[in-house]
Amino acid sequence: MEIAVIGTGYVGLVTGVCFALLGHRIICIDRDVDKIDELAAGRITIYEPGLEEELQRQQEERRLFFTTSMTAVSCADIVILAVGTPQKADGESDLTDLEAAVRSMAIYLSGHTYIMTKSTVPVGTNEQIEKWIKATTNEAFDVVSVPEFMREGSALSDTLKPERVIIGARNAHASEAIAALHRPLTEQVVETDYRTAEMIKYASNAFLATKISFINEMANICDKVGADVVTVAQGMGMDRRIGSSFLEAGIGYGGSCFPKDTHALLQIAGDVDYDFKLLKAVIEVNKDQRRHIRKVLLQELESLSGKFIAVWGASFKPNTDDVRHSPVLDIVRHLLKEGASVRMSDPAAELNFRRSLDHPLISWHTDPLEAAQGADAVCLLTDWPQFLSIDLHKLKAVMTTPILFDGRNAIKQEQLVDTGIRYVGIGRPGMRGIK
Ligand SMILES: NC(=O)c1ccc[n+]([C@@H]2O[C@H](COP(=O)([O-])OP(=O)(O)OC[C@H]3O[C@@H](n4cnc5c(N)ncnc54)[C@H](O)[C@@H]3O)[C@@H](O)[C@H]2O)c1
Ligand SMILES: O=c1ccn([C@@H]2O[C@H](COP(=O)(O)OP(=O)(O)O[C@H]3O[C@H](CO)[C@@H](O)[C@H](O)[C@H]3O)[C@@H](O)[C@H]2O)c(=O)[nH]1
Repeated sequence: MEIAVIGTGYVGLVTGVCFALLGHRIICIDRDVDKIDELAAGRITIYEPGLEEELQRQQEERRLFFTTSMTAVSCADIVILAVGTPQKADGESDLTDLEAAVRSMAIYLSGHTYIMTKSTVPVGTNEQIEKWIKATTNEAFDVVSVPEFMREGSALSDTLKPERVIIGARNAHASEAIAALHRPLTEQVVETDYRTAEMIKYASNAFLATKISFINEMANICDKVGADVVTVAQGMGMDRRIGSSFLEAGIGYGGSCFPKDTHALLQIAGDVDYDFKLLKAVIEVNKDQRRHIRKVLLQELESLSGKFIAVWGASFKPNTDDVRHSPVLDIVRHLLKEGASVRMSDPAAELNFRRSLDHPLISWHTDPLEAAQGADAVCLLTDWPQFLSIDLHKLKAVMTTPILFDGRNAIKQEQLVDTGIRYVGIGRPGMRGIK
């Protein structure tokens, strides 16, 4: 098949590479000239393990191409829409890029084409896409909603082995054609209508966000009653009805999806006069969780003014350089506001973080131990494996006050023994003050 992918962010790029791997001929289109130049030269512009090597392999096999020109759409059997749908100030999804992409590609449609929507879009958008296309061309087409569920950091394997593929279509013929395209990846296919497919995406992300806010509230109670949230989550997760994933307490969820999609779902509910009380609380708890660390540091150090705080991690989770809605951004802003100097280290996200937040009181260090030099506290905020293997005796030796705030509950009890470090996790009061 000949497939054109519009938008070469995480979703477009990974989808393009994966369908090339399955033997299709892929043309990736983006309006960003610099990005396309880099990709055409075999270099990816994001940090995603394994992706650059696979992209280069597919380019060598002459199955993967990059262009800024929408004319490439004219040869395509399938056009995949993977442009961004960011959050507007009121929480609603901004469909400006999507509309521009659809209208500009529709001019070049030639012969029957399937238009596959992978961008996360509010309910009713796939019907709107049909209208935008019809306003531009008389060529035959079918719009199919195929929401994407990949995670950053494991995007290739998630896309090649998806847990399920959701297909929202207007007719059985279009649904079957797109189901056949995905059959080499999985048999777990749900065929449904547009609106249900659109809702499945939002419901999935909102539910995962709910699990995280739930366990974060449990952690806060564990701190007060003297229970250990990591073991609570382990015990809960053994019940298959609950499941063990997304029960890691921490500084709250971030990233380009959960914050945006939970707000968009609130808006979708609001549009039909439904007050989604539970989801509002999930979002509120997540906001509070980012403030938790400030409280802890103030308790431990009394004042943060003039203090040196080392921050390990900038990205919203490990194995990505993405800082979109990273809790670390908010936390560092709080620390700066209190008058602290912040010594940061992250294996991949420095550049992106600095683009969002640069300040004379922030310094960057390749070596996390160097960042901790002379620090009054170290805050582990992203659980990159590089941070977890640091010898805590060495850490204690370089710090002014040996306080370790573990915002990911990633440090194990054995690592702390005899280090003299004052450890503060999230909902792990038993691990405090181990000498
Ligand atoms: N990032 C993820 O992990 C993930 C996972 C599942 C779903 N999604 C959803 O997929 C969509 C894309 O997300 P992303 O993170 O890959 O986006 P992104 O912001 O990283 O990339 C979007 C790309 O689209 C390009 N673009 C925008 N308008 C264009 C136009 N008119 N013509 C051509 N190119 C255009 C931009 O230049 C950019 O390169 C969003 O709706 C997102 O919610 C993202
Ligand atoms: O138990 C957990 C699990 C995750 N997180 C945090 O939640 C956020 C999101 O993590 P994750 O879901 O792994 O990352 P994303 O790459 O944002 O992926 C989510 O968002 C994508 C975009 O919609 C979906 O495709 C994926 O299925 C969905 O997992 C991160 O800040 C994590 O640190 C926790 O705090 N506790």
